[in-house]
Parts: sequence; C-alpha cells; structure tokens
Amino acid sequence: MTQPADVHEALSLRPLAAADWDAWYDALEVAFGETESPERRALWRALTEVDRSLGVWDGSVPVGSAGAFSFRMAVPGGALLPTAGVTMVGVLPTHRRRGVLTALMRHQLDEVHERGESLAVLTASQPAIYGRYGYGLASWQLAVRIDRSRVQVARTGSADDRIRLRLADPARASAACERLYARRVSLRPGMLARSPGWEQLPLLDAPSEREGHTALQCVLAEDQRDGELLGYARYSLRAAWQHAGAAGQVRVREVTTATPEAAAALWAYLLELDLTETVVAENLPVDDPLLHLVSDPRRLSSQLSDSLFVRLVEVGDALSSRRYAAPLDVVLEVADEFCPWNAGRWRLHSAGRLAGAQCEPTDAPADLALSVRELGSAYLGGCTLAALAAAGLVRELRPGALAEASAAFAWDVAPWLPHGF
Ligand SMILES: CC(=O)SCCNC(=O)CCNC(=O)[C@H](O)C(C)(C)COP(=O)(O)OP(=O)(O)OC[C@H]1O[C@@H](n2cnc3c(N)ncnc32)[C@H](O)[C@@H]1OP(=O)(O)O
Repeated sequence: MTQPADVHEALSLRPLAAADWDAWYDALEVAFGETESPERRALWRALTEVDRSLGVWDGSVPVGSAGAFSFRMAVPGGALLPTAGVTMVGVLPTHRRRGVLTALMRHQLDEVHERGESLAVLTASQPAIYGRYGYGLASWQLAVRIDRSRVQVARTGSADDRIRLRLADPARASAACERLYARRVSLRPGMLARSPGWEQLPLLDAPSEREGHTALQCVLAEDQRDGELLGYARYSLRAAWQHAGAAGQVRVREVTTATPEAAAALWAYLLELDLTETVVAENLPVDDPLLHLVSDPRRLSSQLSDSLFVRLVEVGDALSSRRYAAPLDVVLEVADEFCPWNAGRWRLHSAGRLAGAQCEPTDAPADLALSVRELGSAYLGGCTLAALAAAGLVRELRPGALAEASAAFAWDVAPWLPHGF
C-alpha cells in the first residue's frame, strides 16, 4: 500500500483488486452523478484492466479512482504506438480539492513511464482539469444535425453501379466490419486498434439508452462485382408523426468507409431514408467526406467539440516514433514540471515524411520553447505549432524555426478518436 505525501493522511492509494471492482465503480458513478445501464456497466467491467486500475480509500471506503487501458494508437505516418488510455477518473464530492486526483495522476504517469508507454491519452469531462498534468488538446470532433430536406448528397462517378447496399444484423456483421475498421486504423492519427472485447463497444445497444430509437441497425456497402465490404454504417431510427407528415430522426452511430464511392453511397442512404426529417451524428472527423458531399454544408449545423487530449510521457520516444510532413531539424526547449524527465533540450530531425525521425537530448541552443502540453496538442498533426505560437504558447528563438516545425508537425489527415473510453 502506498501513501503519497499529497494525499490526506487518512487516505491510502493502492491498485484495485478484482473483488473491489463493484464498490470502486459505484464510487465512480457517484462522482459522475449518473447510473449507467446494466449493459454498459457490464461491458466496462469486462474491459477494465484491473492491474492498471488505482483506487484511493478512506478506511475501507473507495473515494477516488483512475484506470488505464493498454491501447495501440495510430500516429502520423501509420505507426501504432503503445498508449495508456486514461479512464474512469473520479473523486467523491466529499473528498474533492484535497489532492486525490493529483496523487492518482502522479502514480499513474509514473507507472505508464515504467511500462515504457511513451503516450497517455484521455477525453476530459471538463477540459480545464488535465493541462496541469501535461495533457494537450490534440483532436476535435464534429456533431451534425442535418435538416435532410435541405441537402442533397453528390453522387460520384458510377458509384451506383458498383456499390450494393445490404442490411445486416449488426452482431453477425461485426467480424467483417471489424476487419474493415482494422484496415483504416493506421491511416488516421488518433484511431485505436481494437483489442479483443472492444468490438462490443460499437455494438452496445442498451434499450434504456435508445431514447425512443429502434434497435441498432447496420447497412453494408459492398462491391457488387465481388461482394467485398467497402464500408458500413451503424444507425438507428426514431419515428415521429406531425400534422404535416412524418418527422423521424436518423441517429448515426458510425460510418466507416474504405473508398469515396462507399462514403457517398452510405451518406446518401442515411440522408434519403423515408419518413425522416433529421439526421444526427455525434462524432465525425473534422475532415469527414460528408462536409464535401453535401450540397449545402451550412445545413449540417455542425458543432465542434474538444476530443482527445495527448500527453507525451517519454518525449524522445514519442517524437521519434511519428513521421513528419516535411524535413526538419530543430532544437526544442521543453518544459515539463509534472514529468521532469522530459524537461530540457531535444534535437528533433527528420528527412521528411518517407523517412524516420530521431529525437535526442542535446546541449545545442534552442530554436523553439514550449511546454509538453503544446507538444501533446501538436503531436497528432491536428493543431499547428503556428496556431499555438499565435496564442503565445510556443516561442520562436531562431527566426524561421516556427514555420519549419509547424509545417513538419502538421498532417494531411485530421486526427480523430472514433469512440470514447
Ligand atoms: C479521463 C476521465 O475520466 S475525465 C473524468 C473526470 N471526472 C469527473 O469529472 C467526475 C466529477 N469530478 C471529480 O470526480 C473530481 O472533481 C475531479 C476528479 C475532477 C477532481 O478531483 P480532486 O481530487 O478534487 O482534484 P485535486 O484536489 O487533486 O485537484 C487537482 C487540481 O485540479 C484542479 N481541479 C479539480 N477539479 C477541477 C475542475 N473541475 N475544473 C478545474 N480545475 C479543477 C484543482 O483546483 C487543483 O488545482 P491546483 O493543482 O492548481 O491546486
């Protein structure tokens, strides 16, 4: 049992034992002020990595929690890096603002470091919390609410000739959908390879969470010549009738595609379903093809939200493991109070996107100064160093270094996290 100095002395921080899970998770639900459906709770129970889960106890009562998943996350260039997915963070209202979260984050990041994972990621219930621990906002997501009577979807080329749409049972089609998903992961930074069990998350369909919609449905887009799966969409429908006619809603859970034709065919299908008026989707990439397929993008009523926060746990490894869009040779002066092993000057050089990169400690003069949080924001290529510099968060110490590094860190595919965890 460890007793971190910054946790109140009556409290103890220790790893979870499997038998503690229910009480530990009950405390988490109290912290969040919500009760999950039995189906969702059972799934999180099955996915919990008990040996990576921490609790803070006041006597025998769990009062704080933090977990981690052993993910492999895509980074620019396509490598899948071992990544800690920080999750299930909560402190009981009776025990807040006494340093419990900070003690959990300290313990967790030390463990992540010891395991050799060079990245930690999370989605934040409140984005103001995690910057102090070195997490930077690295990806955004779009929610759309489409008045479908006001938009048409462009039909590209001979798409209709080559794509066949077929309804399938979501569970029975899951293995084929997962194979397609797995082929897409390395192509978009921020996507997570799915370990066994995680294929259940996109299928989760608790009746109490349907909000009047049907059970989950799945439509497959196949090449009609050979039946190859080129895309799929998971969605549900909610019927509604008004005096003027049908006003149903399509709730899109996921659209995953391997070709432009499949994307056009699936979005046209979803936007042309009879008896519906509105199509909603909560989580699309900011560069989703839908933005360019519709006749009137303003009618998407899109809303941007923060999504994935990234923390470089081992700066040298993390920066060496991604690709860069352009050649660069810069010395970064990195500030990192919470993980001081990262602080100092690092020389990062790469011959460009087809070459690897090296990042080593150096005594050479710095070209750019920034904190590890900004490195996290820029890491997946979705936030430029130039934008961070414009906010005063990156300082250019050698003229020209900012433009060089900003172009190299950017990436042509926007980072995106397909689902929460
Ligand atoms: C990855 C995820 O799971 S995100 C989910 C996070 N959980 C929740 O939002 C559930 C509801 N909230 C809670 O459980 C708690 O309030 C927590 C976990 C957010 C904070 O726990 P606490 O033990 O109170 O935090 P702790 O006392 O260690 O505070 C650490 C620092 O964060 C700050 N902080 C804590 N909560 C917040 C907040 N909601 N907004 C802004 N700052 C915050 C504190 O002021 C403190 O700042 P300091 O370092 O400058 O002194």
